[in-house]
Amino acid sequence: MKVLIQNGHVLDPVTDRNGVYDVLVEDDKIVKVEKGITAEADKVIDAEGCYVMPGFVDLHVHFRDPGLEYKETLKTGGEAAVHGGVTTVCAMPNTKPVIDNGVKISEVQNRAKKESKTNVLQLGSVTIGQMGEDLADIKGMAREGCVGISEDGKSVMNASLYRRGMRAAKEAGMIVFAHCEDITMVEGGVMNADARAEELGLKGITNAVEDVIVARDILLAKETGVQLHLCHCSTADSVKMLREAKKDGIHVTGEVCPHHFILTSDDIISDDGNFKMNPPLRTQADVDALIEGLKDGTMDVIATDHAPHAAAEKNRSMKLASFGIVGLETSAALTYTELVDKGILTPMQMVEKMSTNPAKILGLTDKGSVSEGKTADLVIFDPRKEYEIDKNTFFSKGKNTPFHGWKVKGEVACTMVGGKVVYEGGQIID
Ligand SMILES: NC(=O)N[C@@H](CC(=O)O)C(=O)O
Ligand SMILES: [Zn+2]
Ligand SMILES: [Zn+2]
Repeated sequence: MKVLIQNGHVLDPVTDRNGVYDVLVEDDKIVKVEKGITAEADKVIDAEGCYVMPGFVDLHVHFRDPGLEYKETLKTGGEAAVHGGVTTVCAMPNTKPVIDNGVKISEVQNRAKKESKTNVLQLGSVTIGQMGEDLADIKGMAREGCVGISEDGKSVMNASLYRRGMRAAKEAGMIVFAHCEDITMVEGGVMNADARAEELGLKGITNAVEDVIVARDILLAKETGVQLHLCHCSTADSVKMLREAKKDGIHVTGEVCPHHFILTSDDIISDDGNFKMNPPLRTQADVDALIEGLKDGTMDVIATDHAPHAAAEKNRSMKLASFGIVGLETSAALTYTELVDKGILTPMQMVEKMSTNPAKILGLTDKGSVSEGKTADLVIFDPRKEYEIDKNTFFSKGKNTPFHGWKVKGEVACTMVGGKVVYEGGQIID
């Protein structure tokens, strides 16, 4: 099977290609990137006016499968992913049951191969059942191909136990994905601790709730030598500490989610559960620092923290709603609109943050690049399309987004996974 993508603007941080080329795909591989390819093909895609990028690699999603299928499944999450141009995801282990041993890792990964349109890398928990008491079977999970561990949803509060987890991860060649939140300091907070929270009569979460654990986890990474990835950074001091840690040669990377670099707590106009997520929306000073971090390379990755919940769990007061918002189907458009179109990041930097850097962090040498020999995970993105985000067009079961009705520029026109077109023009392709 040969697919020829013609006249698209190829963006490839690896070869530095940044211009109009044709891309020839044969079976699951990119075989040629050149101007004016004349080869016969089974399918020809006209990408004139569109960017051709390596498929996005999202280091942080929740597919809720097994056990919470009413929120999302491997199938619906996979459809949401490819609708958003995301061809590989890391799925967090806070499912029911929690993914904490090798058998559970292989069960999900095997099922995902059949049920999901996107590539799913299932992460494992740090402790059994995410209970924070005993280490999960870290070695056993690595043996089944698990690339990293995370207690996402909470932090391992016992630093000694976490340190042992990090040592085990280091030994197994795994990454630690850190959710940074000192649970003893949350004190019932549901949004950022600021004047807006007071106006809404809601309890606040201070920046230090995140920052003290970021500091601790960086120091533990320094001591253990493990590869640490900081999830959903939201504060100015997280950026500052990550910048310093990198200067010191500590193996640590950081991600930012679109909602954290776009919205502040002042955007919460009423007590609406769709604005509730962990960590919370912060202040303009934090947003500015996150954006500066994205620009100067401190923040390596844009990830979604796609966290689908049922309508009844979200359409209620922030006091009662579940934490988390969906992101897979809005992330590329929001990033393009808010960062690229406004001249903050170049289109190439968008590709670095959404594909090349996360692929590098995972050690996936066949992904994150539109160049000869790589796996044909590709996204064709039309930057001319202007529209309003409509949650009713989501393939995800989760409609919980604060961006419903937002005007954006840039639309995923086509997504290819392993050389197969899986999404095109509003349709999932079987
Ligand atoms: N981000 C969230 O607010 N919620 C996530 C957990 C997490 O990422 O910490 C979830 O699982 O719903
Ligand atoms: Zn988290
Ligand atoms: Zn998460």
